Amino acid sequence: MGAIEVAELTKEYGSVLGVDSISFSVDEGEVFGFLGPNGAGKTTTIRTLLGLFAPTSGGATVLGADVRDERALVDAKRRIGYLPANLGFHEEVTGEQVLEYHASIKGDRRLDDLLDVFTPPIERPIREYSTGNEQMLGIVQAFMHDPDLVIMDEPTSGLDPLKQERFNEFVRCESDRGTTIFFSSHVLSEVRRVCDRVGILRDGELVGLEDVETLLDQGGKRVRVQTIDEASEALATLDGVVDVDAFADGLQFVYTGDYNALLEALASYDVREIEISEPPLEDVFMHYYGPDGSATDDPEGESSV
Ligand SMILES: Nc1ncnc2c1ncn2[C@@H]1O[C@H](COP(=O)(O)OP(=O)(O)OP(=O)(O)O)[C@@H](O)[C@H]1O
Repeated sequence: MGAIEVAELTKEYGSVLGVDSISFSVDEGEVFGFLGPNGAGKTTTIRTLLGLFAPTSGGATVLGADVRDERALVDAKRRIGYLPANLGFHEEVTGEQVLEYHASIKGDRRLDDLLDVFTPPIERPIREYSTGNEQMLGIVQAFMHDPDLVIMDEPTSGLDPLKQERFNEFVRCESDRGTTIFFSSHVLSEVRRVCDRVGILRDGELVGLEDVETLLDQGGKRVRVQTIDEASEALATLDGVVDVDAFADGLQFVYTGDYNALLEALASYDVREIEISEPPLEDVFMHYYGPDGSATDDPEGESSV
């Protein structure tokens, strides 16, 4: 059984659909990214996994505990860390007091180590904290009892790029220690570096469930060629060439076809310079979300769950 199992989970808020019959599982030790635009249903899923919302239908287990079974969930939560989207710390208490409170409930097996990595000013009251400091305190409290599973809602929001990088490294190390990590994100580039797999949510539906490498493969390669006009025109019509941008001495496009065909086409022209790179994940995700956020469904026909 996976660390998280979600089966046809639906959550309705009156007439508003939060998530619609989503199913996926997260393996033990896996780093799983849960992606989607605003209002896609990420927080709804996370809060349901923690028993904070009851599913309307379908269900889920975390570390084997049914999220509808309060007693089983309380036991499982001793081995789960949670970073909510809104931390809600009291303004008047110090970071140290926040951590003491959490330690009294769930223990503090590795607090000192964590405070070496993340460095919130724990002697100061929360009202003096920057957003990033508050987020670091939240991350420390989520990991301080050395949980087997950590669920985080937008963990890098508010962190500066250096802290984000530190967080990414930390997550990879945690995964190497066997901790399962599930987190939601808008920061697509961090997913590439950190996650083993991603679920892509849109309008409450899971529209993609992929390992990151597959996701990038499906996105093709970005090719930038400097060559004569005639070649540019011919290349633009080659099978597998999409998103073409012409510029003065060549063109840039995304190539999703057979590499031999591209090389053959290029070989007959005078190529002055060529650059082949991974397209930005944002472009890859456009295949799922669509340019206006109202995505196309599974364009490759092979990514649905
Ligand atoms: N308490 C609530 N009452 C009514 N509707 C809600 C409630 N919470 C969420 N929703 C709706 O459910 C849908 C999913 O919202 P959710 O907060 O889960 O999305 P999200 O992916 O976490 O978005 P964001 O990235 O903006 O945090 C949205 O349409 C939202 O308006």
